Formats: sequence, structure tokens, C-alpha cells
Amino acid sequence: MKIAIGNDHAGTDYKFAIVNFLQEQGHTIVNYGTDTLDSVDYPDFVHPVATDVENGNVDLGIIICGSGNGVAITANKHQKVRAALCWIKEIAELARQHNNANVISIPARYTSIPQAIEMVRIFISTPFEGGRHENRVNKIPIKC
Ligand SMILES: O=C(CO)[C@H](O)[C@H](O)[C@H](O)COP(=O)(O)O
Repeated sequence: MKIAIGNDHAGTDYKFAIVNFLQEQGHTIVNYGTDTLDSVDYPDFVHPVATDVENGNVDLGIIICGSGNGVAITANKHQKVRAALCWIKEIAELARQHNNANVISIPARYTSIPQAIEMVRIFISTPFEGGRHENRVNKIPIKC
């Protein structure tokens, strides 16, 4: 898979651990996140991830900030993005099965690195169930 990743300073350590895990699994990573702990503004590092997901340049996206909310709010401004805030592996699994989420949002200050990696592992390997969930997902975009 080709996966884009973006993070602010709160997510830098988590990003490196997740990237190592994914590269060991043979995935291709596009890193749009900051690589340092210097304070930055998360939208600058999330819009490129969301744009890549929207345009089909990548299969999925991963975004990380302190709470996971700032990055999720930003990514969900993009029409074709369904970013899901995930804090336990069950929510990550449901985000794919029921919501066909194409971006996982990770709250670095409220989960551990092993938990974050496990959520990513489940997120990228769980298929969308379709059926009744497809009807609902299709109704999400605002029709202008
Ligand atoms: O914006 C956020 C809230 O959704 C992110 O969690 C940021 O990582 C957080 O606000 C950064 O906080 P800091 O005090 O500037 O490190």
C-alpha cells in the first residue's frame, strides 16, 4: 500500500515508530509531517495528506496530533476524506468496517506507541463491509 502520513510536534515520535513498522511490512510511505519536536501548526502538515487521499495518490492516510481532533477536523474539510479519530483498536476496526474511513487520526498524548501501531495495523488490513453502511457513507457528502 501507499500511505501518506502527517503530524505536528506532538506526533513526531509516534510518526517515526509507525513509519518504521509500515516500512518493515513493505508499505510505501509519503511523509508530510514535521520531523522535529519544534512547535508547528497542524493544518500545514495535514492538508497535503488529505489532498493525496482525495486525489487517489495514496491508498490511505495517517494523521497524528496531541488529541487527534485538530488533524481530524482539518482532514475532514476535504470532500472525499473520511478521517476517523481512533483511540482503541476496536474503533479503528469499526472505522473501516462501517465508515470506510480513509484516514486514521491518532491522539498521541492519549494513547501509547504500541497501541497506535496496533490501531494502524488493524486499520490498514480491515475491509469496508459495504451493504447498509454503503448507503450511509454515500449520504455523508453535502450536495451543493
Ligand atoms: O490541535 C490540537 C488539538 O486538536 C493538537 O492536539 C495539537 O497537537 C495540540 O494543540 C498542540 O498543543 P501544544 O500545546 O501547542 O503543544
